[in-house]
Amino acid sequence: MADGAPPPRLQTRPRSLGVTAKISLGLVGARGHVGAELIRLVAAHPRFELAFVSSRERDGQRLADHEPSYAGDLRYTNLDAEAAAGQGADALVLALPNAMAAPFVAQVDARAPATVVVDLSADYRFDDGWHYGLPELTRADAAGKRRISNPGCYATAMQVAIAPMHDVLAGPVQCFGVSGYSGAGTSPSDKNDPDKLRDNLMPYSLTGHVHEREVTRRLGLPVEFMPHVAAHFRGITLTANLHLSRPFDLDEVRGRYYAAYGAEPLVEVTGDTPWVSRIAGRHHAEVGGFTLAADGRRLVVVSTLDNLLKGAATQALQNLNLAFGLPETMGIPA
Ligand SMILES: NC(=O)C1=CN([C@@H]2O[C@H](COP(=O)(O)OP(=O)(O)OC[C@H]3O[C@@H](n4cnc5c(N)ncnc54)[C@H](OP(=O)(O)O)[C@@H]3O)[C@@H](O)[C@H]2O)C=CC1
Ligand SMILES: CC(=O)N[C@@H](CCC(=O)OP(=O)(O)O)C(=O)O
Repeated sequence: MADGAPPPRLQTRPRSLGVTAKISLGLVGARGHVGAELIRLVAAHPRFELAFVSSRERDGQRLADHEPSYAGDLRYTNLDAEAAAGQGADALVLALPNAMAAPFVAQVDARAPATVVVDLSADYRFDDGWHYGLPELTRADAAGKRRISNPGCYATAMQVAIAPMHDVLAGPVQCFGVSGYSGAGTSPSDKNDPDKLRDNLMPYSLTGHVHEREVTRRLGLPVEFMPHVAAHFRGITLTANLHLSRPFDLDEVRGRYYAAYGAEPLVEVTGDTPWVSRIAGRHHAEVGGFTLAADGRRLVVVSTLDNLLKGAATQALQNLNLAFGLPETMGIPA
């Protein structure tokens, strides 16, 4: 999918920001798992500052009482779309459940079109007018984009695993994914119920998951995705089965992954098979475990990432840094 240019009404330039001036961010969905990770990242960032954090449930409560990493006086506030767009923040980050972003985007378009919007949900990932921000694969198109859709967590892991072999695939890619239950958000469901997950692995959405459609669209080839949720809190293991158009040996496979990611600070190619227990709380993705079938024409690749970080908040921060012309990894811990 080509990243379309923003529509003409969005061409207004952001207000001029000095070299060291703070850049203000408003966050809607601030109570959630992803919102909380973003607050921690922004609290420690040298250039961004929180202008507001919106939550219905915590309206009026002190942010510092919930997020000790934040030292200021801000309180949660319950802002509707019009009020959020009217705050004059340089960027608006939407960390709401799916299907809720549109009113916020409409209000920003109408009232403050120069505001940078980063949406964490799936709502604009299929919209050619929005930039799809998976920087390791799309940063060449990032300059000047002010409507940015953050990829899905599994979708990031799948694309990291598949992209280096994209030109030699002979058919659909099968992906088996296992997520920690923080992936299911905070609204109670079987998928985030620790009692139901104990000693269990829960398959769900076994065809047609939004991330299956997302990756199929982004890579332009069919991906067959089978997600599961497990008893751990955070982190994804994604095992991809790639049918190849010619035989490969392992050196050539590894060479492709090192060529793609060797210089990437947030994607690590590993000799060993990545383990989810080693990625929880880390900001990068890992890819490795390269295993070829005897005929060299079937490759299995494993990627891991923390769904709340590289799968969501860290990637959003990469996208925000790029949108404001800052170094892409500014404020992202090693
Ligand atoms: N969890 C993950 O691993 C990942 C999540 N995402 C996406 O990021 C977004 C946020 O996910 P996550 O943090 O897990 O979700 P949570 O369920 O943890 O949080 C949702 C947030 O949205 C607010 N909210 C819920 N319903 C409404 C509503 N009707 N109107 C206004 N605000 C509402 C909640 O606060 P309050 O009720 O107080 O208003 C809360 O702050 C989702 O779109 C998700 O798909 C993307 C990648 C990974
Ligand atoms: C375990 C679990 O339920 N995971 C979520 C992850 C999706 C997500 O959060 O991403 P979106 O932004 O695309 O909704 C799911 O499969 O729906």
